[in-house]
Amino acid sequence: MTDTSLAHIAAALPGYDAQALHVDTALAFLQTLTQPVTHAVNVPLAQALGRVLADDVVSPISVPPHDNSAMDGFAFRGAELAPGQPLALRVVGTALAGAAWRGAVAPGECVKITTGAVMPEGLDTVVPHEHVRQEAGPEGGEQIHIAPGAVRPGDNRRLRGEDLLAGQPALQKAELLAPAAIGLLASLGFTEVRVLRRLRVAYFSTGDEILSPGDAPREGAVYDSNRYTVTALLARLGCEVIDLGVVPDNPERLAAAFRTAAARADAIITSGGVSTGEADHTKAVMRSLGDVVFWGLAQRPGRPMAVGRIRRAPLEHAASSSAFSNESTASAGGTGASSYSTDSKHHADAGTAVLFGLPGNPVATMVTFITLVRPTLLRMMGARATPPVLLRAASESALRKKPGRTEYQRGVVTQRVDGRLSVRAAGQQGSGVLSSMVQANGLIVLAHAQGDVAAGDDVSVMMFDGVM
Ligand SMILES: Nc1nc2c(c(=O)[nH]1)N[C@H]1C(S)=C(S)[C@@H](COP(=O)(O)OP(=O)(O)OC[C@H]3O[C@@H](n4cnc5c(N)ncnc54)[C@H](O)[C@@H]3O)O[C@H]1N2
Ligand code: MOO
Repeated sequence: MTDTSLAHIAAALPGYDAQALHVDTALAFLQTLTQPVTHAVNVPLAQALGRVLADDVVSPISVPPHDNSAMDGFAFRGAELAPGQPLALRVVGTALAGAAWRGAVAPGECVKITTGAVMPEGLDTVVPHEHVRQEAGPEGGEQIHIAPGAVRPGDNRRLRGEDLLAGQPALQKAELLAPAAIGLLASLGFTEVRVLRRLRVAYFSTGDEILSPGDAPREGAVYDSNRYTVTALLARLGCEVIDLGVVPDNPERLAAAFRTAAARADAIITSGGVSTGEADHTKAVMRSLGDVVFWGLAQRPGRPMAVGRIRRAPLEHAASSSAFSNESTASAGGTGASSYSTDSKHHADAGTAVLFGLPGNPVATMVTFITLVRPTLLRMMGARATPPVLLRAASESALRKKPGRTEYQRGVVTQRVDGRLSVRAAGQQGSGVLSSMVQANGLIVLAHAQGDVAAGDDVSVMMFDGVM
């Protein structure tokens, strides 16, 4: 029989070393482990921000629907312009945006026009009013004089379909809908859009020393920050968050939390308990409920991490989860929206939920989320893979760096007076120091093979914009 365990699959990866795993190998493995969701729902356009487009969109109309003016001014025939000559034209009418001029325009005539107004029949050029001299014409009419060289034929006219022609592809499926794409759909007259259902992600923090905000402080205990950073990062990503709070280091409580999470979610994220600590039951419980590999990543911060598949509870457990799906309220017309309780096939993998067991140190949790979990969740959401754009910035100071692991340092990128970017380390870099994560606006990415950085050397920076 073929061994389909994750340990076996991972071991076959080129250069696999579970205790010093290259981040690229880890990412590649996570891609093969996961599948995009396929179930689609219709949502009103105004609720489509951050959703993933389910189908290609073909433009049903041309935008703009007619040739129109790009300026307030006077529309005329460009062919009447003679090189080096002024041009005098008689104004015979007015075309307003929303009220076209339908009359005939003879040679030597023009039409006053506003931005967006339909170009009158036969006219192809607009001269802005600030480029003409206006005067009363004969018989009480109005006349304009265009100075030589003020415009060229065809200027200031927008052609029908220059944005999109009817029948042309407008958007491709897997587009993560941003304001511009939503505006584009609106410009095509759509009132709703078909998107993939939201990814459901369950989260809980582990550890006996973890207090929830509001709890009385006690010796040796710390307040839970990971629950707040991770759920906020998930919300930014547009996931449906199932927040299971803090689970103490107790095998029964941990197992119950994992079962609940697996029944309701496509992915489970935990923090803490993945290192070597003796009192930790987390690893044992993960092992007992699924197929899990424990990694030491060749990265800093965020070395220990668990990745796996947690088996789903039988459906009677899942039935109570319907209240946790808000998809039906978000969709328009009720087409295909459903909650998990009646529709388990809508999970990426009906039999298991993907597990990301993140290290407990607060910055390690965030960094592993940003570098490994986030791209994997985007894939599960069905979004097109777009690797982060790394900026190059000059390091303001020397940075110590050991070859053989990828390092992420919190950095503050600024633009110098000469326009170039520079970056300084944002305070203390310890993996429990969240305040420097707040000061930072990006992560300095020091590549696996790279050694020390000298002051003034260029380094790569992954900016936080759009991520957190
Ligand atoms: N002997 C070794 N010790 C450790 C190693 C190692 O390789 N050998 N790795 C270190 C690294 S690197 C990290 S990161 C941590 C990760 O450990 P765990 O994932 O098991 O996490 P915990 O021990 O539960 O917690 C670590 C640290 O983080 C604090 N924490 C945990 N959860 C939260 C939370 N929700 N909010 C705020 N702070 C949290 C916890 O109190 C600990 O201080 O292991 C190192 N040790
Ligand atoms: O995973 Mo740890 O952050 O390197 O302390």
